[in-house]
Amino acid sequence: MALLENPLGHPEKFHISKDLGFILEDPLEELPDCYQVWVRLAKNLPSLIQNGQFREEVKQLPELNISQLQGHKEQRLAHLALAVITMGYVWQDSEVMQVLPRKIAVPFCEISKQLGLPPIMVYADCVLANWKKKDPSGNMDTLFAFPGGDCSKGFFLVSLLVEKAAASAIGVIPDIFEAIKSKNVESLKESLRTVASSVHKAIEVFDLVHKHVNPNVFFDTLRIYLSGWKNNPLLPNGLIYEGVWETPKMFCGGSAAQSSIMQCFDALLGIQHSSAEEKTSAKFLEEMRNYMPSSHKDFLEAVTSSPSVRDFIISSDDIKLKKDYNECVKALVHLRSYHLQVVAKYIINQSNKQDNAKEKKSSDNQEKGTGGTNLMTFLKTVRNTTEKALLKES
Ligand code: HEM
Ligand SMILES: N#Cc1ccc(NC(=O)NCc2cnc3scc(C#CC4CC4)n23)cc1
Repeated sequence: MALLENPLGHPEKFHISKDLGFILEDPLEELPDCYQVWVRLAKNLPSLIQNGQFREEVKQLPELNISQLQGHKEQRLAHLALAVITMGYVWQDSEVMQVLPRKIAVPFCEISKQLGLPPIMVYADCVLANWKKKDPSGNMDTLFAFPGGDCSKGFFLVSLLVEKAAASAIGVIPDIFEAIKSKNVESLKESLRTVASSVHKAIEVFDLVHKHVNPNVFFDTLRIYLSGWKNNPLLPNGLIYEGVWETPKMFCGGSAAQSSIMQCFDALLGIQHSSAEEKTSAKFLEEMRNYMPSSHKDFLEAVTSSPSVRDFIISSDDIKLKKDYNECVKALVHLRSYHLQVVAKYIINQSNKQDNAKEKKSSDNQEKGTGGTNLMTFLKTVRNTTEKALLKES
């Protein structure tokens, strides 16, 4: 609780920044020389996969120990580079690899342990740490990309911009807890208005996805590389991490349920996934916290275990305060509804288009989320749970 009194007073404790939220500030683009071979291989992934040399290059990697890696930013870049290499190695083509070679499995698992991350690509890798300023005017680029031209760059950078827009809410979190503590209703109202406006800014930025992500390329190419090896019939037992574990291990594919800022909004506003039909989505969201850097997971737990903002507002008789709270919830519902329309365009329509070419897809094998769940059910449940959090304003 002490940390929460001024959580952003200790940004280094949570690796959170006042204006970029959970985004890694100024990510490193290079590792110390001895590890640059990982960065170079990850950067060349699309062309090496195109000419069928990628897996061979992975097998030629030197065996490196991670003792020379210093500090959080080097660890994040190393995890990102090894994660990109791992996804490329496993999913490069229709012949799926069951074993990850020790030369990449051993360092990848060691770095994952240091960061509290799983040895698979996560949102904190390819969205939150995978960016650089291209030129002084602020144009951005990704550090690494997957096959499919600019699709992965568009997908990751649009998500990053949404995160950046929403991040302006993070700065008022300490003010919200201070206002609850000192029962300062006016200050609480002002902070809630900042939260609502940050979500509105995020919704505006969301629109860029239509301009920068091609639906066919996303569905036919990029989504394959984001896939995981838990509940995946292509790797029914999971992946063997050679030199680390004797038996194959299962890990979920990359998911934006690993986005800390969205889970932070839910925690802050007391949006709880608790009823029976919400159990599955609540369990998946909870599991995805283990796919966040440990410092971000700790921050979410600190917010979740703090005095409830929602309970304070429910017990208040200030109607304006309830309206300001509802504006935050309505904005989140709007964002999630818009996202559902995007998912329908980029996944459901694409999947149906392909099925029309083949026999009809029966309802029980609808598209699965990267967590193996039925993604539309999951997304609709999360959106509906958010809507149920609206307070009566009468
Ligand atoms: C082509 C565009 C997109 C597609 C096809 C897409 C698809 C999906 C799918 C299938 C899920 C279910 C869980 C999973 O498998 O990850 C999901 C979850 C999620 N996506 Fe996206 N998404 C897209 C763009 C975005 C963008 C730009 C954001 C902004 C950061 C975003 C934020 C989220 C969040 C926060 C979740 C977790 C569920 C929630 O909190 O509502 N998505 N998305
Ligand atoms: N068929 C099919 C099908 C297709 C896609 C998915 N899921 C999916 O792409 N999740 C990731 C995601 C969702 N929303 C957003 S914003 C940024 C990211 C990201 C990322 C990197 C991977 C960590 N994401 C499920 C099923």
